[in-house]
Amino acid sequence: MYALASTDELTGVFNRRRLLEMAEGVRRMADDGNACVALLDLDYFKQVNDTCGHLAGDQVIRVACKTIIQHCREGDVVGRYGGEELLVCLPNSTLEHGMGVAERIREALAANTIFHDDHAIPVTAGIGVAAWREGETLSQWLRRADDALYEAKRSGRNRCVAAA
Ligand SMILES: Nc1nc2c(ncn2[C@@H]2O[C@H](COP(=O)(O)OP(=O)(O)OP(=O)(O)O)[C@@H](O)[C@H]2O)c(=O)[nH]1
Repeated sequence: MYALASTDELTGVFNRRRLLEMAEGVRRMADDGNACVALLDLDYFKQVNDTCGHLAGDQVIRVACKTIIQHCREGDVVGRYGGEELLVCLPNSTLEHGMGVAERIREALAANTIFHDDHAIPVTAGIGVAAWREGETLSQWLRRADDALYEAKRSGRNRCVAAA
């Protein structure tokens, strides 16, 4: 029951509620060191649904989660933050490390065309990365990651941006 209540049905990663609890745990641990969050949003995702169908869109979200997990290390937290928004929390991670992970995820997604029925679906994402700042609450931290993600979208998509 507990696992079901914590898990996103579509992808198997943490659902939003559990993800935020876990992110808060990462923030508390960061009191002694570093931590990063990377907020990823698939580019032009509405178009994927509109042209290839909702099931294809679901498949793309699943593949994106798998790709993220492949680039994470033990102790990292991956969850579904919103519809096509995925959050990675990286404990013991500097901004440099967080940007490196985000860049590898971005490259892997862009390199991997997804096939659904007979459709080839190119997938890219924007990623906003923020290192925790001392004294910052979880929502302030996530807000900075979201602002960086907005900048990634605004400046052309398929890119990683470090939060100010
Ligand atoms: N298939 C599928 N679609 C979803 C799910 N959750 C949200 N969406 C869709 O995700 C789309 C998000 O679209 P927008 O927020 O307009 O963003 P976008 O088209 O990706 O545009 P940019 O982010 O600006 O590149 C909407 O069409 C939602 O219906 C889901 O679980 N499955």
